[in-house]
Amino acid sequence: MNETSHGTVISTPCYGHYFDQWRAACTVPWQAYTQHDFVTGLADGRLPRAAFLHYLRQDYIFLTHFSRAWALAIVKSDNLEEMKAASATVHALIHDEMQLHVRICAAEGISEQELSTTREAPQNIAYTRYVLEAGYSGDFLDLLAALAPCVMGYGEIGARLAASKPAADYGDWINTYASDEYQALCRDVGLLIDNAITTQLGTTAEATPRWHALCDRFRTATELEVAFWQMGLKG
Ligand SMILES: Cc1ncc(C[n+]2csc(CCO)c2C)c(N)n1
Repeated sequence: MNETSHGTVISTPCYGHYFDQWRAACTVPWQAYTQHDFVTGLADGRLPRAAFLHYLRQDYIFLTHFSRAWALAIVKSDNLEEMKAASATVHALIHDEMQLHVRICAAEGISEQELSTTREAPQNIAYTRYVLEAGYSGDFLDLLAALAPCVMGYGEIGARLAASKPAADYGDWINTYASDEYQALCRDVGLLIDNAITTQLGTTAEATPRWHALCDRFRTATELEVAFWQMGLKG
């Protein structure tokens, strides 16, 4: 549960059982990520436009790497259901989410050519390569644990900000992640995680030797999200 600035209590969306377990195992970094000053600034409109545009330019590059990471999830899939879910996410990333960045930047006079030649910040390199490496050296579960904070964190942030009567400034961004389509994608990824864990680790996954390593991957990716917001704020 969360209390908004208006005193309204809203519940955190439930995306999946094992996602809830991963999040519960890293509540401090999870709060630092989902309630970062950058996020507060998006809600109340006080985030400087220059910081937002700096973040968006970095995020455009980030999303190209994340599209590759989700494509790697197709390669690492164990069955057709997993392949379908991963390929739907690749499609949503390339056709919807990256287009949000292109649209907002175009309105500010930043062309797609300029976006694509943005020099990557070290925090961007650290996060995207960490996730790709989780996929290269690990299996489907390693990759999902590293990918989950980004998908669900933005879902949680979008839902919370939309319910808090945000300032209009960053409405387009907030509505993208609060949208029914995006929330459904989060639930689909939650189900993908639940099914893959149950299939590979059985119904007592938390008691298996793999469990803590997966929690660690989720935590590291969450910490890298915090560093990414911080990089955006400094822009
Ligand atoms: C730093 C950073 N973290 C998370 C997201 C959100 N995001 C990244 S991939 C993906 C899945 C498919 O849409 C989503 C939602 C972002 N844009 N930038």
